[in-house]
Amino acid sequence: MTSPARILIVEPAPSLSLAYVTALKRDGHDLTIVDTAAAARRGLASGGPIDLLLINLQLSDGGGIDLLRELTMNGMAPRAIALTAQGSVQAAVEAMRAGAADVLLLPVGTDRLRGAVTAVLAQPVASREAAAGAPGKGAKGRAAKAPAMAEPAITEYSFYGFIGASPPMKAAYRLIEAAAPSKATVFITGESGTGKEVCAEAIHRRSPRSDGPFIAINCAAIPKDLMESEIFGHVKGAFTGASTDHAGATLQADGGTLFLDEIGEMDLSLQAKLLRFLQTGMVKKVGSEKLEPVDVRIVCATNRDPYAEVQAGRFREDLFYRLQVISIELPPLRERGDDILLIARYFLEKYGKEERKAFKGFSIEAERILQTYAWPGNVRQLLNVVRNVVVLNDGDEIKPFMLPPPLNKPTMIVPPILQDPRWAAVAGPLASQIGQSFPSLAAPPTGPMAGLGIPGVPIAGLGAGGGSLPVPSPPQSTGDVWQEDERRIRPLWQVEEEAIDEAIRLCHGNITRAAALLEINPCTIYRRRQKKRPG
Ligand SMILES: Nc1ncnc2c1ncn2[C@@H]1O[C@H](COP(=O)(O)OP(=O)(O)OP(=O)(O)O)[C@@H](O)[C@H]1O
Repeated sequence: MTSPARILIVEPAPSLSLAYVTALKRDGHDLTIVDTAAAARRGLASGGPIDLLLINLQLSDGGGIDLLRELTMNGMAPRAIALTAQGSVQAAVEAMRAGAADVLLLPVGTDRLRGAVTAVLAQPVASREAAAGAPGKGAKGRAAKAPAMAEPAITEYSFYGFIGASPPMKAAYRLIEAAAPSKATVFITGESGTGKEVCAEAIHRRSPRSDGPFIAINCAAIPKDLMESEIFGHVKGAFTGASTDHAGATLQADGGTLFLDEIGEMDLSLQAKLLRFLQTGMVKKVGSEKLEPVDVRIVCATNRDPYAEVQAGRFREDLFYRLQVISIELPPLRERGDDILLIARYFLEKYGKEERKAFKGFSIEAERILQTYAWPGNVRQLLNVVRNVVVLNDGDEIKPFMLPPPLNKPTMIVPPILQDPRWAAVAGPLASQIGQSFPSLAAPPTGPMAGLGIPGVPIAGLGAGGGSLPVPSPPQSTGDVWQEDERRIRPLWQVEEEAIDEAIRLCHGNITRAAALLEINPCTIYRRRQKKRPG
């Protein structure tokens, strides 16, 4: 329970201000309500600073973000919560950058509003320098952490431990940059091996807390009955085997960042304790009644679908919304285009040096395999493949036969049939059938016939000797129907659009697979679909 505070509410809708008042009056706060930015400035000029600003960003006289920035940065409203009906990450990030400690999506429930107000009022007021993202010493004056990499933090192709310059990764870097200066919690999602821990560390290293500790806890790796003590600590004698006091990850991360990986593995009772900690900023060790204040930024991650986990009742909804103030979704490696080769080449050089091997690069065929494989294990799998190849082989150039299974197995020969919509109806069902039995279908066409579009092209992987795809002859011109023939010629862009749409349909919406069969980069499909979108 926090002590009553002076709260200025800037809300243009009378029904919403009434709802806030009803919710917050219960805690005895002193509330002032205005409905425009101009009225907020006037009120503060005559009444002096307040403890908390509760501001709807959609104001009738505009400038909700500007007002937020102005009042938080000049100390008139040292803490702020923004309310917005616009549920985009962009809006949340913008509000955080302008100084909001939390962003609530409208409509907001009474408990959620009261919880957020209590939590924000319990937070120490950030210094102006920290809010502005200036580098400085950690809150506890800890020794500076040695940088994790010797290389510069940002180059054209890398960003704080990430290698990659593809559009989806650049979008992730922008989000990290925007989120880093704030103390807001960050929720990272992405398949296993996409770099969620790299992302958490990048947020820490880019933040004003970078001199403080970065503590990572993998909730999946800790036995359930020890998890509470690992996160919140314990006192001597709290349970059998607790022979000394233990600080726990939260206290160890004081002044820095606590990364909770695989947060979905936490059981529901511990989730409730984590929520209480996030709301109060106070830690209670196992076996102790004492509440200890800590200053920690929480970043968490999961490779499960958090919405499905909430739906299934395995993840508390209130905790999820409290944690995902800012969410970052890391794309799977197969959607990062040329990043695959950038990462492969970078690690080939690194591992080559470590293993004293002379490799200079990959052959064109090997690169094509790397680029079209589906990478279910993402960057982690790519790193393992490169390490495997370097350790087990010698030479100048990595060739396809050096790659470990399943990359060294030609799973099929793909005729360019899907590129012609007249033939796609024949090729499609067979291709998708092969795709189902060979998930690593994304292997590129190989062999002498590949890419020639010859009727009866052999399909490897369909039993001994391969199968044979009967292909109808293309329409013939008879010479006396020039006009008729010309009418059948359609613009190339249209043929391509249709081929892409058809391939996506036949691949049941799997763009990566469609791109592999079309022998184009998935980014090309995304770009063209973006262009097609109205507006
Ligand atoms: N873009 C990248 N560039 C270079 N290395 C990367 C990149 N992404 C990930 N890695 C490396 O790949 C490995 C896996 O990354 P990380 O552990 O961060 O993945 P994760 O998403 O947290 O996986 P999991 O869900 O299984 O915990 C690490 O060795 C990491 O350093």
